[in-house]
Amino acid sequence: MTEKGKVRVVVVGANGRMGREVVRTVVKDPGLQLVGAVDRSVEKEDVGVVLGLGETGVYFSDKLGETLLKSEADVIIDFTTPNVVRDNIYTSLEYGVRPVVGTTGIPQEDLQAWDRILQDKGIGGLVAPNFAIGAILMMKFAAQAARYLPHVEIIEMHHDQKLDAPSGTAIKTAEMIVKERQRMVQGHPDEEEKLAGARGADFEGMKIHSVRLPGYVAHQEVILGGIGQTLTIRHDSISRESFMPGVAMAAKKVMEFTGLVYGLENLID
Ligand SMILES: NC(=O)C1=CN([C@@H]2O[C@H](COP(=O)(O)OP(=O)(O)OC[C@H]3O[C@@H](n4cnc5c(N)ncnc54)[C@H](OP(=O)(O)O)[C@@H]3O)[C@@H](O)[C@H]2O)C=CC1
Ligand SMILES: O=C(O)C1=N[C@H](C(=O)O)C[C@H](O)C1
Repeated sequence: MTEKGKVRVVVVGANGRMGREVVRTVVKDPGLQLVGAVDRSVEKEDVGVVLGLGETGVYFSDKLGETLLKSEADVIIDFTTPNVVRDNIYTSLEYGVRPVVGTTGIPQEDLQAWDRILQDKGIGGLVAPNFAIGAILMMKFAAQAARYLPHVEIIEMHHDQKLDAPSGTAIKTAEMIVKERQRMVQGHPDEEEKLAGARGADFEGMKIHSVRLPGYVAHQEVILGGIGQTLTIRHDSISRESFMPGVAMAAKKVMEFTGLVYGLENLID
């Protein structure tokens, strides 16, 4: 049943680490209504019962298109995997449903293609590599600092079940820094890796290092260097709740604009 004034949400990847947290958030938020939950490994069970929230009347399905058709959703919130997110977004676009995407590892060409489709359809969409406000601030501060301290090493640390490396946040951080700092070569021009990968991944001269350990959630340090000094900017997500205010805000704000927004910072004053 439609609840007046609420944004109707289908969560995709609803049984994953993030998806479960998102379902809890949507169920609790007075401005949102959970109308569908899609995951490939669970079917026909009440989402609320599986998550210990009590009956919701919303059942897991493994069929996104069917769920969108039945539920008359306004928005999908996708936290799946880099290899399936593209199909999910095209399905949501086909049904005229706004995508809010946290899944990482999406190439720039896809973002551009989705923007064109969203513009044509006159609806909004959001892709945000990180929904935690502290991480957004870390990225913004790092970009600002790189104007003055242009040598940059990004170290991202995540749980060891993460599929993509480097993290979406590290890539977005590097993209934001590139817009601010002058192009430059870091380190000694003749430096040589004695073990492949020792200097990390290269992003326009910046280095990105990925650490994977079982105790981590999501953490990142940006170390900026200038003559005789370094500045370290660090953010820690110590639980997945850190992402939820950003996700809930995005699911509401996406109803208000047209085209694709890339990065939560663009929805925050
Ligand atoms: N933007 C942000 O702020 C954040 C982004 N992330 C990103 O979100 C993504 C998900 O992370 P996380 O929750 O830890 O990962 P999980 O592996 O825990 O969750 C992904 C879920 O998607 C399911 N899934 C796989 N294929 C499909 C499909 N075709 N249709 C529907 N569901 C499917 C998986 O099922 P199965 O287990 O059976 O494979 C799993 O339940 C990652 O890309 C991660 O980097 C994570 C945290 C914050
Ligand atoms: O996989 C994760 O956990 C996370 N993924 C995102 C990323 O790749 O940046 C966001 C956050 O770091 C958690």
